[in-house]
Amino acid sequence: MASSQHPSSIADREPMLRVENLQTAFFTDKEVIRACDGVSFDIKPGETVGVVGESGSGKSVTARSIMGLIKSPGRILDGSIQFKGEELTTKSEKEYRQIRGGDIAMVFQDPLTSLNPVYSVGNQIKEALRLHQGLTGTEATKEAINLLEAVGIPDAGRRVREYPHEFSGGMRQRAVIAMALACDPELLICDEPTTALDVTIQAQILELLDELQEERDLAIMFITHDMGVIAEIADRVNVMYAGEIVESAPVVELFENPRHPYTRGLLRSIPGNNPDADRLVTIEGDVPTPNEPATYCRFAPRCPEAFDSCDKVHPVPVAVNDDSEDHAAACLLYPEDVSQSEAIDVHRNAATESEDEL
Ligand SMILES: Nc1ncnc2c1ncn2[C@@H]1O[C@H](COP(=O)(O)OP(=O)(O)OP(=O)(O)O)[C@@H](O)[C@H]1O
Ligand code: NI
Repeated sequence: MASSQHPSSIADREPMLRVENLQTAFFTDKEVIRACDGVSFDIKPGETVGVVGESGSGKSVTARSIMGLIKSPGRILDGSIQFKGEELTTKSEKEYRQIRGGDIAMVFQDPLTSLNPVYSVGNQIKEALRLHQGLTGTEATKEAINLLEAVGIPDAGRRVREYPHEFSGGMRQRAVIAMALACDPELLICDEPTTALDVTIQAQILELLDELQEERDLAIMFITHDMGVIAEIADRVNVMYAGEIVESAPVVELFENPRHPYTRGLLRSIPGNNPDADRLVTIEGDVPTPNEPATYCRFAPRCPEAFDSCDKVHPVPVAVNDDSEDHAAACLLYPEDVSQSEAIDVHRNAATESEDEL
């Protein structure tokens, strides 16, 4: 799925999903957790957008916000989510049910959360086919077998009658993907679908997604904390930290020229990427809970390059330099082709403008 394998035309397409300034918060007894704090990005048809970041950075909340799955004490406070030009944040639960599993489907880390143990795998796929494509009877059975074959389940004609517990972990996740495909979605959101699987099976599932994307022109949002998986699957990458996208770039550009100190840290922590280290290098410290408005850089306490202003000015995503429209970083070191004080002003002014809007 690396961009080199794709027709260059993806870049010229209109976005299918447009997320703008998404703010999703959880109101707990103790604090307000700003799990998504001003998240903006696009996904184009046929494109795979990887979302990467440590645990607690807001990846799943971003996905659940798009799927209309944020439940109390959580709420979308502000921002817009547009799918093919339609605003999703104002949809009712009933309207959202049509969208979920219709135009947009989601695959979770644990396949058992999507499978019902008391129905055969085939019956669950057939139910999705009935709901979303109006297929019933032998027609539905035939299509269910086709889908199981399409996701690489051998002996599909027999296995269609089996129950989830009769499938291995990898086969279950394939079955869940088949169920997602039964809805013929245009956007597939995958939240760490391979994390629980061993590496060989993981590689097979990634390859499967790649093939399905090519056949069906699927747009994919792929969440992982694994930079290796990102390298394998993404066309574009959003790096998240404490509720914000701190860097966004095409995958090759991100790996060759990471700009945000957090991204650099993540890349150094890939085994084998740091020949000097005799152990896995990780970034010292933890992701802070984003429980207050961002009036500073949330990464500053862990950042090897932090300076005075990082505690006082909130960095917003800016083009890293004049030549690169497609590569943004939310860090006071950018844009890199102006003086440091000018760069800081860019961020300070952007922050004041957004305050004026509120
Ligand atoms: N139901 C909830 N109630 C309270 N806080 C929540 C809830 N769901 C998520 N959060 C908080 O929102 C923040 C973002 O969580 P999220 O699950 O999106 O992280 P993530 O990037 O997906 O992490 P992981 O890699 O562990 O899956 C965290 O601080 C988390 O504690
Ligand atoms: Ni998550």
